[in-house]
Amino acid sequence: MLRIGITGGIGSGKSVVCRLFQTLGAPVYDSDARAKWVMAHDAQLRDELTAVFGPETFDAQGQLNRAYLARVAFPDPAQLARLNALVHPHVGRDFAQWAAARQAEGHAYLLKEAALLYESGAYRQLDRVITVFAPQSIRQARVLRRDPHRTPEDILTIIGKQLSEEEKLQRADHVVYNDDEQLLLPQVLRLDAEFRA
Ligand SMILES: CC(C)(COP(=O)(O)OP(=O)(O)OC[C@H]1O[C@@H](n2cnc3c(N)ncnc32)[C@H](O)[C@@H]1O)[C@@H](O)C(=O)NCCC(=O)NCCS
Ligand SMILES: Nc1ncnc2c1ncn2[C@@H]1O[C@H](COP(=O)(O)OP(=O)(O)OP(=O)(O)O)[C@@H](O)[C@H]1O
Repeated sequence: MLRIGITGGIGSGKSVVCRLFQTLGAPVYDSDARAKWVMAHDAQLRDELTAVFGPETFDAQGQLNRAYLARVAFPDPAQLARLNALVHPHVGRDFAQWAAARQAEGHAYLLKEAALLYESGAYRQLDRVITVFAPQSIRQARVLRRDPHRTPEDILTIIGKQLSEEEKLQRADHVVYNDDEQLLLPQVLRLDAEFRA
């Protein structure tokens, strides 16, 4: 079973591309969603996050206060590095367990979706990486539409914390262009056939 990573900058369209692979039967691990699940449910990690970022990290119902954490972590490299160092090892272990269960089901390949595959070192758990590419102006416009609470400055701050698109393109084994010019489905169908061959 091939383990394929799928990455791309904020708003590049990773989730949209993953939905297409999912409709073709591929299992998809959503690192963002799993990271948030683990942060809310792993007791030791919750304690560590509270110790580093303060009691505001979780609300009265025990839910992760995402807006607060985004506000304190994204603009501050030291705080973001601490958050990453706490969360990423959990996601790595969670993914390994999930992937083992998918392997037992006999899939030809699976996908791991993550904005930070290279930055977190997660690519080492994978056989190949797809980068989803879109120009920055399109990504910013998409995120402003999707996340009305984020300002253009917030988005630039996040972009500044991610590996450049040039480097991701250079390191990728495959590229999906989601630039409003090339159609997505034929690109996904081609890759799906290649991974099943
Ligand atoms: C800080 C948090 C709570 C903010 O949550 P919020 O719902 O506002 O944003 P969301 O998770 O949708 O992130 C928005 C986009 O920012 C980018 N992003 C997320 N985490 C990071 C990070 N650590 N470094 C750089 N970019 C990031 C991604 O492109 C992401 O899709 C959340 O991003 C988080 O917990 N991040 C740390 C865990 C992590 O690294 N997740 C990403 C892959 S494992
Ligand atoms: N080809 C497209 N045409 C129109 N809208 C698109 C296209 N691709 C993505 N979008 C929209 O742009 C937004 C960003 O896409 P998506 O959430 O898939 O990006 P992402 O790479 O997963 O982003 P993030 O890193 O922020 O999680 C979404 O609202 C999505 O519906």
